[in-house]
Amino acid sequence: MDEASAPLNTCRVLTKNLVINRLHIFLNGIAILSVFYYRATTFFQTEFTPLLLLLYTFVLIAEIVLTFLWVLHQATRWRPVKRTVYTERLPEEEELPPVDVFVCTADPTKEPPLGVMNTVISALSLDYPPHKLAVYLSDDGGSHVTLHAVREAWSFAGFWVPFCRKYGLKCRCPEAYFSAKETVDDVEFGEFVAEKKIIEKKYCEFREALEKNSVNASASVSRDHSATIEVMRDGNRNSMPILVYVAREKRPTHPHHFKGGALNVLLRVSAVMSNAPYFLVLDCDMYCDDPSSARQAMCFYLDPKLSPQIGWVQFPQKFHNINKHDVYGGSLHHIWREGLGLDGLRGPTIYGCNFYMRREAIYGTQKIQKDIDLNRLRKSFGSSNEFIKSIYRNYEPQLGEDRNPSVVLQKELQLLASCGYDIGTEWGEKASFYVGYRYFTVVEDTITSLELHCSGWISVLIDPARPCFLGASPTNLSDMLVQQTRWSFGLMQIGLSCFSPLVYGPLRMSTLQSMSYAAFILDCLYTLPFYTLGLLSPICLFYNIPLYPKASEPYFIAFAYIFLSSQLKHVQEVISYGDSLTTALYELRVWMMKSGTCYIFGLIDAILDRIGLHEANFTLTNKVVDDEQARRHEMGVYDFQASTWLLTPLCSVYILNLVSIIIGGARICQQHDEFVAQLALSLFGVVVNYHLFEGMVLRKDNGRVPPFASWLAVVISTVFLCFGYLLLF
Ligand SMILES: O=c1ccn([C@@H]2O[C@H](COP(=O)(O)OP(=O)(O)O[C@H]3O[C@H](CO)[C@@H](O)[C@H](O)[C@H]3O)[C@@H](O)[C@H]2O)c(=O)[nH]1
Ligand SMILES: [Mn+2]
Repeated sequence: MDEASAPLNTCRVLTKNLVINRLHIFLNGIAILSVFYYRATTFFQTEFTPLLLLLYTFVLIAEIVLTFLWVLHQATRWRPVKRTVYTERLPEEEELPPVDVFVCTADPTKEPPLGVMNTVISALSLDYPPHKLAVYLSDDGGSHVTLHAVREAWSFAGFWVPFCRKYGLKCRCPEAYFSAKETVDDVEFGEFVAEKKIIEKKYCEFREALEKNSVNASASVSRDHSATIEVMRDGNRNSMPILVYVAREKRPTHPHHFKGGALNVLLRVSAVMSNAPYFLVLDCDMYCDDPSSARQAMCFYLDPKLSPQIGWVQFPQKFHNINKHDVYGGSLHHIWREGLGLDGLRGPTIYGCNFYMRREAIYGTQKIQKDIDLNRLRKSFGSSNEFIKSIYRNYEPQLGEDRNPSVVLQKELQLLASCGYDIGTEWGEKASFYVGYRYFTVVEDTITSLELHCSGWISVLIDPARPCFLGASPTNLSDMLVQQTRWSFGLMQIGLSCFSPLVYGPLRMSTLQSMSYAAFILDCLYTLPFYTLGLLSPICLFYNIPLYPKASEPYFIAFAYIFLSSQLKHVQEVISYGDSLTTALYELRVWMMKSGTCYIFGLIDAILDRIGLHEANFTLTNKVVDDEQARRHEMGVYDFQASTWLLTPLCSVYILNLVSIIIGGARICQQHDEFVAQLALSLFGVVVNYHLFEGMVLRKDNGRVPPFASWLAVVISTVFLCFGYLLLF
């Protein structure tokens, strides 16, 4: 094939996985059907008391929910694919389209400026023509500490960016580069070594300047301030991309819509400055680890066949602080594995950051007729004529060579970043067509991608061997649970609304795509079977009530098959993604811990939110590293210093199962083989969650389960057992 016609990207169906997946769906499906046949035929058979009937109804409901979720998840296994790009086949630099980069930060105490600036600097150093690149930092804290840090970062970048370009460095995040344990240089010769030393010294000075300036950072955060927009101008501008600091106006009386609101302001502000047709979104703790990501994305956007349909090109979130233990499942590999399946349908959802999006898609302008009148456009996009003009301006930058916004432009920028600009417009709201990030939930990413997929856009996932972006994942249980509870709440807000994918999706996207969205959004429902089976099964074992067929009955095989094949399937998926057997175990633990805490709290909050009794909140994920916690994380030891209300439910279920095993074990010895399944279930839970036992009983360090939580759990499980006695006898 000659150069010109060689494709920029290819897509390969993962045939082996596809065959295994479909075979599993078929066999497991049969086993599930036979289980329901068994339930249907035995449900009214014996002379149950009303109470027993109720008990069996609960178990049946749990099994129905499990089956429902299992079926939904199979959509993500239907057609896994993997994409490859060929950046060397891209056209000349002059033909590459401009790209804007959006970085969001909110609070310099929880998100230390050094980390945020490293992200900004890594974005400035992307391997892309500098005059086609503009980086915008949104500071939701409106903090002078952050503004000062950006100015410092700009001066340091003036040395760093040319240095990276000159020597073609791969790692362009200065902190990662200078703290790397092994040398990561591709070049090692005299001139380079000398220059590197100079830059390293400058980096140390930069770091010290930030540290000095960060004292009292918390006092600098404000929720009541006017907009500040500053374009960095001094220094050697020609070889540098544009860097803009944006703190939108915030007033206590106006809703600010969290990250979605911040991104919409960046969209508007950038539109009247650089107005690139594509933009990359980064979280403040997610730096560029491979400078070629923009070029990789262009392998799709410059592919004439695919490009017109693509709304965004998604890279997975990878993390630099994950070790081989990954006890909190921070790598999120289960999400990226399912991503391969979504990519084979019509594309992955937006995963918060690390995606290159088409401006036209997020504006919804594909639905606007050419002759639409100005008033209609102002109703959608707000009152700024400059902004409306930018939609039709064919992406010409408005910022002059000197990077000094004119007085007129400055006024316009103030308007676009004002807190009242959105009000009465279609920004973020459900309307005839959507504009910008949707405000409806704290997981702005999922709802926005659902809407975009429903309006016909497709997306692609690219997961190259060297991760393009690296972030920090929570390193203690508390942070992990807080983060996951926010996600669960946000997803369930969608699940309980008119956007629930099984209602909203089928007429707008394919059935499989609707199912895959539902699988992701309704994941919280796992909490129902978790608690039903986690509580009822041991209580019934304790009081001699069988819930499953005897081990000698044929239907026992169906139950056993479903259980074993699901576990084995999980192991197979983990291993085929390149992870180890222990990863499978840790993932299982994390899933159980989430089912017992985040999912139930997320679900309850979402129900309260639905009836107006709860106000949505975006609790930032903590990015400050505590040394002791970091050490435990490094060693793969759980840090249970989480709040009691998060831990107690989990520990109660654990203790209940532990007690029932002792009693049930004795019963099995007396030849009661109708309890084999219940015993196995409890035993499985207790063995998999051995870390809870350690945390409650064996450990004495600060990271153990707080004794108060353990004792409370003992009391609660005893109450449950007594309550069971009262009910059952
Ligand atoms: O009012 C806010 C709240 C958050 N952020 C920024 O949003 C980003 C994500 O927040 P973080 O606390 O790191 O939350 P995570 O749970 O780690 O974020 C995940 O979940 C979010 C949705 O809840 C997605 O937007 C993120 O991309 C995804 O990484 C950060 O850069 C924040 O600075 C704002 O700009 N304004
Ligand atoms: Mn984060």
